[in-house]
Amino acid sequence: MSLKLTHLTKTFGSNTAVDDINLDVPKGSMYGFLGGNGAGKTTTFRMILGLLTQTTGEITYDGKKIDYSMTDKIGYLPEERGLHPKLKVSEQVKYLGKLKGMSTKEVNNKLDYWLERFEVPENREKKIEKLSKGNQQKIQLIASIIHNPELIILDEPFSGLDPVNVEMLKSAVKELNKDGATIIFSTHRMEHVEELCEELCILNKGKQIVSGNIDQIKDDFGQKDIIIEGDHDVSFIKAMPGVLDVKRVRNKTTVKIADEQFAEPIFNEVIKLGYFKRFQVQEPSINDIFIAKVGEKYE
Ligand SMILES: Nc1ncnc2c1ncn2[C@@H]1O[C@H](COP(=O)(O)OP(=O)(O)OP(=O)(O)O)[C@@H](O)[C@H]1O
Repeated sequence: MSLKLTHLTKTFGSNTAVDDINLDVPKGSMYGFLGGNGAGKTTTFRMILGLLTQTTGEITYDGKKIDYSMTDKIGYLPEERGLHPKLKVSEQVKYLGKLKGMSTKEVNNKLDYWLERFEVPENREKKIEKLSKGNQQKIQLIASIIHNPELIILDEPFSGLDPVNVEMLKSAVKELNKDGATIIFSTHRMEHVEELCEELCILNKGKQIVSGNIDQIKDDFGQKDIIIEGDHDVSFIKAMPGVLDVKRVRNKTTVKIADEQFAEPIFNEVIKLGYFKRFQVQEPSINDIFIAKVGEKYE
């Protein structure tokens, strides 16, 4: 069972923010929503959470429409961070935990665990407004997962953080996923998706460009890169079958081929020239796929 979006569309006046999205988010997966500003990520999340009503289409979880009886199963880190600045960290998290039916002891245990994990136990009794932006984000994440939700939706969880904190939050997200939660997160950054996810959906101007299992998407795409490192002139490759592009920077040549079957004839020609340090066939990047499908570079 899973989260399923079927022909999901949302219009605001004449603007179609989300345009006929169809997705299956498998249980236990780490699912990345990739897209630039205004791609429709937040609008999609708000519809999943019932904060916005879709114009058309359907959303189901475990085969049922999402309603308020399921809110305890869902955790949400909103894009507009919503902590109360005047409350202490412990008060804020306790309040939210209690709303979800947790005992004070349960909240305290989990809060202590995560504060230690994020290396900020000293912030427990500090007012939220006194914390740095990165440390507020950690508390916001703790607040959204305190009740052990099975579906966790994180809107731009890594934005605005320094590299050390990005790594810390990434590792927390990985841990939650390993412990069984289904995680959907949005990001502008391709490398976050490449690193963390098995599944992805690329949104561009409200449209779903590509979605599903990343290995499968890369397989289906067909195109591969061959990296050739060595001193010989390999410019003849340009004229070989299946070659889409050849780029050379110093002694490293990148050859884009339409399918892996074109790699072997190239290999056979190249080795006739003698010694090479490297001949390697690589999977396409998400960026290559985006360019091929949208016709322009991902920003
Ligand atoms: N309440 C609203 N009223 C009118 N238009 C809206 C509303 N919410 C979103 N939109 C429009 O819908 C489109 C998608 O916005 P959305 O916030 O979902 O994108 P996003 O992918 O989350 O982008 P960002 O990374 O900038 O947050 C944009 O054109 C936005 O202006």
